[in-house]
Amino acid sequence: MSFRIQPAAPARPNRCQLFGPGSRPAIFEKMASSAADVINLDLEDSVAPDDKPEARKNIIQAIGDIDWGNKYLSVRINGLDTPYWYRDVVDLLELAGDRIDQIMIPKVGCASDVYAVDALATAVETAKGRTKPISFEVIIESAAGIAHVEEIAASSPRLQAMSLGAADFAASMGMQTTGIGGTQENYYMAHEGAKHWSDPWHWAQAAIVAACRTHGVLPVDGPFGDFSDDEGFVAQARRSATLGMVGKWAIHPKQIALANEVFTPSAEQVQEAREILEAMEKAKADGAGATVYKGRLVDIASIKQAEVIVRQSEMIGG
Ligand SMILES: CC(C)(COP(=O)(O)OP(=O)(O)OC[C@H]1O[C@@H](n2cnc3c(N)ncnc32)[C@H](O)[C@@H]1OP(=O)(O)O)[C@@H](O)C(=O)NCCC(=O)NCCSC(=O)C[C@H](O)C(=O)O
Ligand SMILES: [Mg+2]
Repeated sequence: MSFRIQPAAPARPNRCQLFGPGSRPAIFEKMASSAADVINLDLEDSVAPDDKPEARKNIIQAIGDIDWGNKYLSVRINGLDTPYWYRDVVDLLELAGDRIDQIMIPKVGCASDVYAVDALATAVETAKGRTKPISFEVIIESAAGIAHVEEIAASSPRLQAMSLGAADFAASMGMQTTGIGGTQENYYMAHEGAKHWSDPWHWAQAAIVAACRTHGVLPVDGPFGDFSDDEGFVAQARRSATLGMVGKWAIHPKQIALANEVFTPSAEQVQEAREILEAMEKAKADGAGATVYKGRLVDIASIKQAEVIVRQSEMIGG
């Protein structure tokens, strides 16, 4: 272990982030009564430019009026390259009351983007005497974002989560696809006449997980566009969970249960983790640093691996 101890990420469930356009208030109650851990009301790309002011009003009213239960409530503001973002921040913090938990900043390309929003949020909070500091989440969805991912992860104590936004990311990288996440038909290796598909999102996800874990931020997988393809969604989510991500976006309600299932450790996984911890307790009592569990080596590192699964389970009440 480095002399610098790895900071813990926020201890709250973030298995599914459900999105809905701010210009579609009819679905807000349905979002609130869903099984998603996090709600993302959107002011950015799902809202047409002419509808931005109305969407802002809808969201501000709904934050106060709707019972959001114990959901973590986040609003995606517009990008810093638009004329909308400052009004989003000012109005949300001046008018929306205390129920809002988080602002999502899209298309972050460098730490200064977060700094700018932090400075504005801090000024409004101070002027208005807000006692609950707003937290931030960011989307990595550009070449610049992934190139600067570590400085972004370290950019602000407000930062709690970071997502990969596959659609804008693909466009920014010049990737030859219109798919949002998932298997890409042309990303394969050929061997002895057979195609073996690979995962073009993997390297960016791994970079995000490493940056987040270094700085105590939750790494999250973003949207999967084809909401008719449950199998594809689950496969992508399982890869993300295996890499260390804690959850995934849902852009349609049918994706919520899928995400919750993948990012909740199964009873078998939890039992095995607990058995490994017990085996290592016994090894420790016997003066050993390693032992055999189900025919395989477990050692002190296995304790930490098992603890990840037990902690995830305990956090969601398992
Ligand atoms: C994708 C949708 C436009 C589909 O909406 P709709 O046609 O209404 O779907 P259904 O008829 O299948 O809906 C069935 C019922 O579910 C309700 N519904 C629909 N969507 C939601 C929702 N998001 N939350 C809660 N409830 C929802 C319908 O009202 C129906 O209810 P009922 O009639 O009572 O049965 C729509 O799902 C949608 O707008 N999704 C969110 C789109 C969005 O927010 N996109 C932004 C995030 S993705 C992104 O930005 C890309 C990223 O930045 C990147 O770069 O990668
Ligand atoms: Mg985007």
